[in-house]
Amino acid sequence: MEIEYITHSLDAVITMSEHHVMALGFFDGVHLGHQSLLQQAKAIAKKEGVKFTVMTFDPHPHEIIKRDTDRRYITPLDAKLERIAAIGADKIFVVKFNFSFASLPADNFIQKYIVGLNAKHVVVGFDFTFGHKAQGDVDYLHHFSKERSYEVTVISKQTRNNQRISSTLIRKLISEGDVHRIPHYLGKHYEISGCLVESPIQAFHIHRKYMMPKPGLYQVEILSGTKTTMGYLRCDGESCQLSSSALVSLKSGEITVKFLHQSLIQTVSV
Ligand SMILES: Cc1cc2nc3c(=O)[nH]c(=O)nc-3n(C[C@H](O)[C@H](O)[C@H](O)COP(=O)(O)O)c2cc1C
Ligand SMILES: Nc1ncnc2c1ncn2[C@@H]1O[C@H](COP(=O)(O)OP(=O)(O)OP(=O)(O)O)[C@@H](O)[C@H]1O
Repeated sequence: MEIEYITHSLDAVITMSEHHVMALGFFDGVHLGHQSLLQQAKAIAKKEGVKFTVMTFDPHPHEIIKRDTDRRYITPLDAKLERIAAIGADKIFVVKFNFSFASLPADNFIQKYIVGLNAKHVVVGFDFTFGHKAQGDVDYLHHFSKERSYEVTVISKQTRNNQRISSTLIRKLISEGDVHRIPHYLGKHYEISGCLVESPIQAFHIHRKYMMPKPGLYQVEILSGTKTTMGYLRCDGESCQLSSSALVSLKSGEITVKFLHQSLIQTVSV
């Protein structure tokens, strides 16, 4: 699996020598709707005997356009790339989302980033938008497909419990502390990664780009290397503390914490 980081400039030539099938989107969380889209793109690539690629963006367009510079993610970039790679992408293009890229008209995006990159088939969701002021949509992609020799597959709206699966819905569940409902839409529990450090006191430092759930006490599963430990995590806005019973059995280093549900008991030693 290859990752190519692209910083947009008008004169830079970007290309890929072989034809490929490319899925497009931001994909925060790589939720079940995204997974369905990515699996379908992978199946088309297999059928056509070409590589399966994904184009995503970083940071989120709102960090630039709405100046939401402290935006938190369900999956910060590394975690997102890991999940896309696990689905089987051969290559991921990560385009830096900056003002210069945001100003690129939809037509020029098609020319430079689809035709120029040799993507012969693009796979997008029903509500995908692109180009300056988000003026390009699936109809626009279809409109140019014949003359510019690419195919378009549009994935229909994926729903669960009569609700459209979306990053926005999952973000809402995280911020309201409804973490037990997340697997219905994300396909797994919400998890955050960080580092357990020993000094000056044992503490869990979380990767700062993760969204933190509503303040409260959560029952969690902690993955440290190959070891899994059950415990409690008290979240307090920016900081989190693991229960002392969990800490005694963990060594310092990288850990991943899976949020199972909010705890009914409130008195746990942390
Ligand atoms: C070349 C390009 C320019 C864009 N310019 C804007 C913009 O001016 N305003 C905006 O709100 N979003 C802009 N976007 C973001 C898209 O509307 C959209 O959020 C992004 O392509 C990811 O699609 P998705 O949200 O469907 O995953 C742009 C996207 C691309 C690819
Ligand atoms: N439920 C869904 N069904 C089908 N396609 C989807 C679904 N959710 C997202 N997609 C598609 O996946 C790609 C990435 O979408 P995006 O990152 O905007 O996800 P999202 O869940 O819609 O995010 P947000 O809630 O922040 O708008 C786009 O092509 C989009 O159309």
